[in-house]
Amino acid sequence: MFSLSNMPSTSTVLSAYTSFAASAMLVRSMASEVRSIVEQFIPDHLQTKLLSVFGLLYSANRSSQLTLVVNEHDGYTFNQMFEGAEIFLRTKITPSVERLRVSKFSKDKNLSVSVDRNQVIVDEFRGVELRWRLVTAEREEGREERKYFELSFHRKHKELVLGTYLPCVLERSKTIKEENKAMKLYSLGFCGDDDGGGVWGSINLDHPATFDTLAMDENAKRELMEDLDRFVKRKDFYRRVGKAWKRGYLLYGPPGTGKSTLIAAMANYLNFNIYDLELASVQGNSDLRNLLVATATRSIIVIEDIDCSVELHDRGAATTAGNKEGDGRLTLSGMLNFMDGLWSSCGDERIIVFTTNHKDKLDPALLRPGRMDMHIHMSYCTPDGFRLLVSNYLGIKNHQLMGEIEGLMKNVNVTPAEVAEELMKSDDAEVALNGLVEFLKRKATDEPHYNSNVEAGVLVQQMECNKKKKKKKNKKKK
Ligand SMILES: Nc1ncnc2c1ncn2[C@@H]1O[C@H](COP(=O)(O)OP(=O)(O)OP(=O)(O)O)[C@@H](O)[C@H]1O
Ligand SMILES: [Mg+2]
Repeated sequence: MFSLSNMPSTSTVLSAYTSFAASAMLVRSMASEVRSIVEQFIPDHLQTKLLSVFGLLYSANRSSQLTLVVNEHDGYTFNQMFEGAEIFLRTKITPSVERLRVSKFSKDKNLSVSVDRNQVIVDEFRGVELRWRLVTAEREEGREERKYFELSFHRKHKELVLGTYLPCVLERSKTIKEENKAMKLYSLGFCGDDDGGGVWGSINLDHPATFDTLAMDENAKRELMEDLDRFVKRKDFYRRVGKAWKRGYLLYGPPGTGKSTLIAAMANYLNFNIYDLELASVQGNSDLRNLLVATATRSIIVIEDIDCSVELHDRGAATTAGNKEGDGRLTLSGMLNFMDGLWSSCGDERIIVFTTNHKDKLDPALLRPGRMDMHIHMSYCTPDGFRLLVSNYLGIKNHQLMGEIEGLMKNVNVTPAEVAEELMKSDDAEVALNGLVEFLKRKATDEPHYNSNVEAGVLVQQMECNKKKKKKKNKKKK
């Protein structure tokens, strides 16, 4: 029978509640104790089963904690969030972590060290604590083990974690991946590493050139570096104005002035791969299309010696000669339009660099505004360039012979390559600089001035072009 006298008093209720709360806390703290003991002493394949039997897997702080599971695979598809987390957590390893994994793949520059299973990594984001744990669960016989990350945090931060934190993790991991990527040099028909480049063979690009070691006009260098910085940051801008996210540079100047070296310096600066596109090996526009489609994003496509590579005709010339664009002969317009079309549709960042020794011999289609974004003149060695080379090669800033050399340079065209070659002849600065003085004097009397004699200049141009064509043919034969 229900009677008021049977009701427990307020104090009884309170004390019952207090002891219930205390036991709940006790159970919770026991739960995490049990969980950590299980993790330490029970073999991995039994852990999950055991914990779920105890109902402890998610019971600790069940009311407040939320756990996200980031699977490595979703069916056959690789989960980018898993890879992102794995890369990101490499930067969060603390001395308390007891097990690490070490790996090095051919596409990486350095060793990569990541957390091993069951190690807890604690991260903090805007004052919120986030606990990551890599879990591996064994599958039935013969099947791959299942790997996933558990990410636990207070459930009230769900929006922050899903909307801001995880996208930041992805973004950061992308940058880390780029930084650690060994740069590649891709060439046609070259059987290098099998890294999925298809028709392109590749080797690791380990060129030491940087903007610091490059002798060129300081203003031009600064402008170029700023242009590159702006370009890589402008994805949204290109999209908004409906332009392909690409940038074209034309490097021109005599042989040995550093055009190829500049390309390597650009690749090092941006951490981009280089595709060396030899037009002589390309059959026609459709062949070119297939090659370009097979190039990866964040790369520099280089077409060296465009004036000697191949007879590139403008659209008008090609059609009058009866060739259809697309499957016919390679045309300059076809190539440039195609590059525009392709990259405006896929939105990937690409840089295209053409080099030539003779800008005046180029097809006007290439020089039209909007085609090549910057024309960069690589010139004979200037006094500034000379000082930079001396400091790089000899490690000195001043020497009594430097004034004399700068004076001689005013009367004779000497390339940075020639200066570099002289400076490498001795470790003794005195000997090397004396050698350079002799070289400059000889050059001033022996050789016809490159630009002063038009006929000699034309002859030299032809000889160089023929030399380069021959070199390319020999390379192809090999
Ligand atoms: N501007 C420069 N600064 C520093 N070193 C240079 C420079 N130019 C040339 N060199 C040195 O000379 C070598 C040859 O230069 P590079 O191949 O870059 O010249 P290039 O302009 O590409 O010539 P080509 O027109 O024949 O292709 C380089 O490996 C480098 O050591
Ligand atoms: Mg070159």
